[in-house]
Amino acid sequence: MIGAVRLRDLVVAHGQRPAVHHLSGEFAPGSMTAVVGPNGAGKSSLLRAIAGLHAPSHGGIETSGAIALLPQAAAIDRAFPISCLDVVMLGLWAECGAFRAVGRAGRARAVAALASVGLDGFAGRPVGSLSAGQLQRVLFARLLVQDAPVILLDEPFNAVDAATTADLLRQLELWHGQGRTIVAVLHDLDLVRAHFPQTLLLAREPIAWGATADVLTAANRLRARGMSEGWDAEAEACRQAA
Ligand SMILES: Nc1ncnc2c1ncn2[C@@H]1O[C@H](COP(=O)(O)OP(=O)(O)OP(=O)(O)O)[C@@H](O)[C@H]1O
Repeated sequence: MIGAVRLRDLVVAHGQRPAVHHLSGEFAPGSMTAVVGPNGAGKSSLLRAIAGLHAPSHGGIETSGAIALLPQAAAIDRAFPISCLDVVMLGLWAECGAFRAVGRAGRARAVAALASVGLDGFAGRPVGSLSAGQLQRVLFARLLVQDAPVILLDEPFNAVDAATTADLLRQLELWHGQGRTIVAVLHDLDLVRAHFPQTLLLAREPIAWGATADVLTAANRLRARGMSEGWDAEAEACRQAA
């Protein structure tokens, strides 16, 4: 079914060290899920694996339909001399191919996407001149033109002020209302409780996955913290995955 993401005994490792350890479950089509957990819990590694940027070392990921990823802001090179419009048009890559120019219609879609995230008139601005919130709006405009049934977001509200967060959350809820599958890595648990019906609590291993109120209990959070501290930087290779 379009928009489903199924994980089967998934292990994602960097070298021999597992970042995500034996995770099974499904992001159902049209679901809106927060992925939470301590630093180093494997959240970014999970999103990158689902997006096809990092091959699993064990188990599998089944997806149906295109996947769009909003990477962590820290992973973006803002010194690269590229305009806001160019960044948004990169979202048309899958549609247009690497070596074909984006046509007039694609360009118009990119300009309209910038306007709909509140950046009318920003098309020619170099991304290096943007505030953190404006850059995040540009990246949301890129997600808009990608028009994917599955949208993955890695800390989308990091270093973003309250007004921008509210605007971007509205966009997420619009996508959710359109039946897209949303998976977002987040640290603000109040925001998760208020806006995300489903939560996956990860500490390399899954602690809990289901309705947000059932997952974000004090006991589960304590367990996640304990497990994360137990898995220090010298974590052993995963023998089961070998
Ligand atoms: N490219 C890499 N090479 C080697 N190790 C990596 C790499 N990326 C992540 N790791 C390690 O994998 C583990 C999980 O990292 P990951 O970034 O997935 O966690 P996270 O939950 O997203 O953390 P944070 O909340 O701090 O962003 C960490 O121990 C990290 O050091």
